[in-house]
Amino acid sequence: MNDTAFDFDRYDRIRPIRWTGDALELLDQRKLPFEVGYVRCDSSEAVADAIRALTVRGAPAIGIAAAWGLVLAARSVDAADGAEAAAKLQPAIDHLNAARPTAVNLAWALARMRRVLVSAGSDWRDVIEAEARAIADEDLAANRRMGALGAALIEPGSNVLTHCNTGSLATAGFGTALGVIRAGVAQGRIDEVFAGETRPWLQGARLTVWELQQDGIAPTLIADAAASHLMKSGRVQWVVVGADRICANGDVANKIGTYQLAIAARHHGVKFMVAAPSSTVDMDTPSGELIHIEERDPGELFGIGGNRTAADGVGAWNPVFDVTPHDLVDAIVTERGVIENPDAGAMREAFGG
Ligand SMILES: CSC[C@@H](O)[C@@H](O)C(=O)COP(=O)(O)O
Repeated sequence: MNDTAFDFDRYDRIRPIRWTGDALELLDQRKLPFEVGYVRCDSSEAVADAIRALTVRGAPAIGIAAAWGLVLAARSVDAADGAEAAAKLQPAIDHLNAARPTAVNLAWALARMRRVLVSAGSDWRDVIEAEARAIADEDLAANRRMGALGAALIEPGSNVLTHCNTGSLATAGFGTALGVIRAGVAQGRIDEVFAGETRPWLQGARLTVWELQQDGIAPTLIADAAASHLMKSGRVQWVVVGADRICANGDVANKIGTYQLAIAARHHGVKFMVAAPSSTVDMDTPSGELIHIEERDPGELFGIGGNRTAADGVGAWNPVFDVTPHDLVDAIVTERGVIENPDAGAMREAFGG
């Protein structure tokens, strides 16, 4: 697949993040698939709240939203140059950065914004606005490239299982793992797409299924608990997932449940692919046990769609990410290329450090 041969407009119409010039509009992912509407954010605090509440979610998307959040924060800052502005904007940077801990794209985007800001002159407002736009544009381009690279690994006639939502909704557009799947379907390599529900927030059932339907792709929804049974049946050849942070040794943090998919995949001879932009690679974190795993409100486990399903008074533990050790990963796909059987040496070769 190359960019001219692929009809991106047909397969890639959803945009979760819109910059209007004076506000940030976020497609409200708490309400999908039954309500398709945008929330308007006029301040960096509103953007941080939206990231925390999962109005906008997915590793690349929260980095992009935070970059625009900083542009909004800049509206109330008076500074002669970028260095002065950076000092005054530090509390906003810290506040945005604290919204979610696991996806490194958030810290990465804010660090990148800060870096250009400190060396900017009196035009620092234009500089950070251009940088936020560049972060979004580069993410879209990276996803399209990953789609081509990842799909090429999949034998024609394969079926795939994916987890969480890694599509346009989770990125600037096209998606990471879902971009690979979009490209694989378009090329006739993938026949059937299975999507796990992804409890408790149901990113798979609510978002991935809806998103694929927009493209005319008919996914098959499964309960998360059906994944091993599906693999044992021989009906899937690849598990394709995204990532929230990829460590220097190739360990991968992603949505809770990914680790058990990787274990089951290895047991059943199913291949396991991680697709993520290089902005998700964190060469400063040596291995997965050093990643801060976000734990969310246990209340997310007590019911579905506002209807209580668990008895009153029960306790719950709600970690929302897990770490897949690198030796369970067959391929990491970034826009820079494919790393097969990732480990510290292969990661160093690809990303330096
Ligand atoms: C391109 S998205 C990759 C990951 O961010 C995705 O798999 C995921 O785990 C998202 O988690 P979420 O809690 O919905 O933000």
